[in-house]
Amino acid sequence: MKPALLEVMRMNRICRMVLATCLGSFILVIFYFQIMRRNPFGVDICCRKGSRSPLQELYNPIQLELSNTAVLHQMRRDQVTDTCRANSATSRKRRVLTPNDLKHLVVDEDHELIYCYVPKVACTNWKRLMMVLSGRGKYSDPMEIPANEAHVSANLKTLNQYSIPEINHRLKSYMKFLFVREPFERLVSAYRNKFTQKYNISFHKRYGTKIIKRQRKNATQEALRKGDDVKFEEFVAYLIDPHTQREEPFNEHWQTVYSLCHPCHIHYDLVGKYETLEEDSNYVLQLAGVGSYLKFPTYAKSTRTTDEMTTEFFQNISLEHQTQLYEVYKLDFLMFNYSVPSYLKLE
Ligand SMILES: Nc1ncnc2c1ncn2[C@@H]1O[C@H](COP(=O)(O)OS(=O)(=O)O)[C@@H](OP(=O)(O)O)[C@H]1O
Repeated sequence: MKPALLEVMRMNRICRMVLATCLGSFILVIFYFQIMRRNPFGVDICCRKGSRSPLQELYNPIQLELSNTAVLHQMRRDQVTDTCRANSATSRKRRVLTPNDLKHLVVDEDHELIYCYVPKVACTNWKRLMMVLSGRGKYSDPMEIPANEAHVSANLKTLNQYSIPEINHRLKSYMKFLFVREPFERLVSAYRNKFTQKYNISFHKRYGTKIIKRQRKNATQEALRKGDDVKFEEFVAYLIDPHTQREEPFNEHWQTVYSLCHPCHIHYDLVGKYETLEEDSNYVLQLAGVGSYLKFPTYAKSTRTTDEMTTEFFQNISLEHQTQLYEVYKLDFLMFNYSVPSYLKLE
């Protein structure tokens, strides 16, 4: 072979090697950025590290400074237990839970957590966190998950999807927690969101039309058809009307925590409160062993329902209706240690 031909072949081989190296590096760089985008801190959110479960962390804290928090949570658990005991002594209703009652209990197997979600108590953000925790690296930043995706039931596993022995095992060994809010503030939050926002058409159609038909004398045809201008007084009248719950259970946005999470049947290890939402949420994350890199999303919304706003909404509610409404939500008030609101004039 001529030396010139050999030289050309050598150059060809070198070119191919350089090209292959460039292509390989390019693929590696893309791969690296994909991983970094999903998990910028390079932390493995997948599975719990170490041998201590959240339950062990909660009941036997290693760090001494946690003991004050532990005492606070013990008091909240005792309050639930005492209220349940007092209620069972006076109530004739006694029943066993079925898997159907466990639809609100979201399970994270990797960190051994069960979260009972209560709508209007920042459950969207907690569902986002549960997706990060149970997503095995699929998500890292909760706020990158759109709110509507957090509410797609297929994106989270709930306790009713397991067999009875699996349910019992998880109820026994996982850390069970929920978040609660002052019941009437939660109700005003639900009313404002579902009945005063133009875009919530499905709620107007499904509930608004029914409420107006039942509660408004001389309603216009348009109001009966659209159901989009329900007044707070009408909403309250609907909630205290005995027909309402006889017809079908309350919608989850105004259903009591007692009925959604069954705190007298399920022993919750941790009761978080909306009033200390970020602190309590970050405590849960710390117990789950992810607190150093996963935080509860902070919030700057200025239109949040406040105590003052709730007081205003209740000003137009009659004494009789206030008393009847308190009866509907009484167990939630007592169980989670919310005092009778000062604006309430009970009969
Ligand atoms: N981080 C943080 N801090 C304080 N408040 C927060 C936070 N995240 C959500 N929220 C408030 O929670 C209310 C919405 O709750 P949900 O997500 O459960 O609503 S829903 O069930 O999905 O409709 C809604 O309350 P209102 O604004 O009073 O209606 C949100 O403002």
